[in-house]
Amino acid sequence: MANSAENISSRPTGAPTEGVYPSRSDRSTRSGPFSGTAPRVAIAGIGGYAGGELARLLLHHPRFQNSTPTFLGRGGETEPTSKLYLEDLHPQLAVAGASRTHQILPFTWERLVDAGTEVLFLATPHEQSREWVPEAISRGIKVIDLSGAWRLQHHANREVYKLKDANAEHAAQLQSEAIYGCPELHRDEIRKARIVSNPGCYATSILLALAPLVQAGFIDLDHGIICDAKSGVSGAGKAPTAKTHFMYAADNLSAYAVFGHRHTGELLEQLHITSDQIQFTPHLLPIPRGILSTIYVRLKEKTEPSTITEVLQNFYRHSPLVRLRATPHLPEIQHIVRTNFCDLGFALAADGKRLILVSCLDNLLKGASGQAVQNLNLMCGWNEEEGLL
Ligand SMILES: NC(=O)C1=CN([C@@H]2O[C@H](COP(=O)(O)OP(=O)(O)OC[C@H]3O[C@@H](n4cnc5c(N)ncnc54)[C@H](OP(=O)(O)O)[C@@H]3O)[C@@H](O)[C@H]2O)C=CC1
Ligand SMILES: CC(=O)N[C@@H](CCC(=O)OP(=O)(O)O)C(=O)O
Repeated sequence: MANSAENISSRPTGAPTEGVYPSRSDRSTRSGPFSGTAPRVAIAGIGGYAGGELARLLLHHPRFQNSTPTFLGRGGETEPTSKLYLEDLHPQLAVAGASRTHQILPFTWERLVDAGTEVLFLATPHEQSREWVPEAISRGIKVIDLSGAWRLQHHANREVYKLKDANAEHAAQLQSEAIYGCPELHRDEIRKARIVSNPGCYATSILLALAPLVQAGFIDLDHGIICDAKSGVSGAGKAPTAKTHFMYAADNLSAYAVFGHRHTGELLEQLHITSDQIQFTPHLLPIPRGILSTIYVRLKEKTEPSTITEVLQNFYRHSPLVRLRATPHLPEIQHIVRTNFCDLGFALAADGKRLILVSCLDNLLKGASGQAVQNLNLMCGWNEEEGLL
């Protein structure tokens, strides 16, 4: 059984040391959305779980029917001796009767520039994303980064990633303009952004449940919020570890990174709360994909269930990818797997104060690639749900 601060994947973990971060409404960038036609896009990290889902979503996206993305593997100046195709890495994307057409190319900046790339998806490890974002921006390429490298504005929260910047001053400036890519929270800023930093999968599920009620001032923060979250194994990425080995994960349920998961920093910064006001414990579920977060809060005032429903409905009235389950129904993983939705539900105790929120999403879709395409849609001035329903 995993316990305190143990990690499941090979990615870094760790608790944030600082809490409150000021409102970021004054930090949007100057550039505007793309006009009309689809931009030229590229995906780096195409061989991974998130990269594969990005490819699938964009190949089926109505705006990209005449504009295939550039699919990029690891860097390399020399051409590989044999050609590698998307279908070789992701056989589920093969088309019946069609030849292998989508070649995977080694990542080079020259290749990206020659292809006229306007938006680059990075489905790469944190360290690689941290290094590549400044280079992309300097070449006029906007970025949607799926890693954790650019999500955290507070240096103390970001330390867990142990990121190194070649030019710290430039990185700090880019960091300050990076927009946290949760459309339901930052829709207008995302539309204008050059750097969109896609949220963590657990963080997405928890933030979407809590943000409406925290922002409305309903939650007794001094009483503390408890987030008990469970994820399928694909959250750890494709590289196997001892904890994601079938013989460890199957028929098992284990807590990990207790008091030490790096997504806590995203919760603190996005909810504008302090580390003593929230406890988040992730668990590894013996299923391939999906997250269920059960969130325990105490309300400041005795409240009717209809009021909670009203707050959530009002907050998400323009959010086509958030579905509210009508009480007494609660979200379940089987209803969101392989969809781009986040499902939310709640139960309120008879005392009108003890509230339990349940949030479910697919970690690879609304928790990663689906949310990334939702962000692209916003940057292009399209409906955010295009290609995602
Ligand atoms: N899995 C999930 O649920 C979520 C993942 N994320 C984030 O999305 C990103 C991708 O995650 P995921 O797809 O799960 O990860 P995977 O481990 O499945 O895939 C990572 C991809 O990055 C490539 N890669 C590794 N190192 C380098 C490098 N130095 N340069 C270029 N490419 C490299 C790998 O190449 P190769 O194929 O050659 O090994 C692989 O294709 C990560 O940053 C992760 O933190 C975010 C939210 C949820
Ligand atoms: C089950 C599992 O291991 N999940 C991952 C989180 C996946 C995610 O959101 O990824 P990033 O924040 O790394 O982008 C973890 O806990 O490290």
